[in-house]
Amino acid sequence: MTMFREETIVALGAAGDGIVHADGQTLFVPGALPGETVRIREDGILDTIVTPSPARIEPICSLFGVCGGCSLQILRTDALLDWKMGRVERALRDAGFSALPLPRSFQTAARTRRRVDLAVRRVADGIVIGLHGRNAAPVDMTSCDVIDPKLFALLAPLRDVLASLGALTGEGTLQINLLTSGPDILISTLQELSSSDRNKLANFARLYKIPRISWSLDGKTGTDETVAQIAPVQQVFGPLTISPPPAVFLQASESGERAIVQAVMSGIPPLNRKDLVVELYAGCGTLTGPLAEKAKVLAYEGSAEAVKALRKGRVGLRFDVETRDLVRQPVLAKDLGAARVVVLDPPHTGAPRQIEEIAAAKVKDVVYVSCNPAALTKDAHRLAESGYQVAEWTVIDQFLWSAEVEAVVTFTRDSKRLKKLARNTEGAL
Ligand SMILES: C[S@@+](CC[C@H](N)C(=O)[O-])C[C@H]1O[C@@H](n2cnc3c(N)ncnc32)[C@H](O)[C@@H]1O
Repeated sequence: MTMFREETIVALGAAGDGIVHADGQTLFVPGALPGETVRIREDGILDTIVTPSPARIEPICSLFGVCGGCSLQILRTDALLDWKMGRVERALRDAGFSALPLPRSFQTAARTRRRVDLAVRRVADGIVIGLHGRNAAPVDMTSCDVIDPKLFALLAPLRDVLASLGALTGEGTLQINLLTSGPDILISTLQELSSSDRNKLANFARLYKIPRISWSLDGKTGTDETVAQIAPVQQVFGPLTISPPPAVFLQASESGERAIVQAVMSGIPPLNRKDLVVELYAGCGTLTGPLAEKAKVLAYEGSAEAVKALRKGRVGLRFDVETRDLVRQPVLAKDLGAARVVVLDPPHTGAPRQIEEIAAAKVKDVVYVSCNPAALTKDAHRLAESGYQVAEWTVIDQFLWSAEVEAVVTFTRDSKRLKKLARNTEGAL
């Protein structure tokens, strides 16, 4: 017999699940919100909401709870942003920063996501395209309030063309980046494409005006090949125009990208054209172009393909870029010493080895773009130990209705800036 119990949700965990503390145990309850009294099964599965939170709303998507995305669509978006801001604040406090200036924040609108990574599956009556499930088969994305309508409109014709491919025998993947030049599609299948498959994809590109369709075998990196290219593939980052490789890292939405760039540019101190900015984890140049308008930039990035694209696009801009694995071979303190400011935008794992070198170099200002509060805490702790203070912080919610949160934090050890900060933070958080 299933046993139930009534509990109160005390907080949301990092994955967006409600937290219950009971009998010395912590349970994570998906679908429950802080302050709610809920009836749950012994294993934490939600049965009934007894007292709903005032911040609870009806999810707008017809696939809510089924497709695996947008688990926080039950929370008012202002409350969602407050929760995300609280997570970043906690990350900074846990790192050792007790005085924080007031934050800025930005939240994207619905239907603005320009980058999707989807699972594809052949089923008896056609093709399913949906999110990669946590141990579950993808659910067909017949509705979506997150992705850009231009991307959503492509899914129906993509189902048809994918169904016609001999190479798609079981499962595959589909990555689409909505670039300045239009959708850039990378399809991966378990089998090699036949010449008939290639023709079908080329016709699809012409019919739907897709500048480029690429393909890879079984998602293996380095096996991408262009199957169809009907127009130049371009992405504009401020003054920089590049031709990126398929499925390159791109900020999730254009407005999110703008908010991140704006926060980074606000964080850097006044620079003259002789100053050096060292940029780490540069990707294809989201920040490099805008930074190169202010000073000379030396950028590092692990993906050789991204670096190639960035180099090709640097016409008239003052930056150099080097391919470097910053975990295995971080840029050393002695080479960072000449930088007026270091800007870093590491992946989810943060920058554990690189941050040691930054802290040791004692660069005056460090602008850190984070996509993971836990990694931010660890890296920021190292900067706190080294005498930095938080000069500015901006929280960016560009993954609406998910638990993901990004932040741009400016750390400083510049005495003039610290003095100004001391005056401005009186009465702040
Ligand atoms: C969050 S993205 C940021 C990219 C860029 N700043 C942007 O906004 O588009 C992180 C970047 O770090 C790169 N990266 C991941 N691991 C790396 C490593 N070990 N060494 C150097 N770069 C790495 C990825 O290729 C990716 O371009």
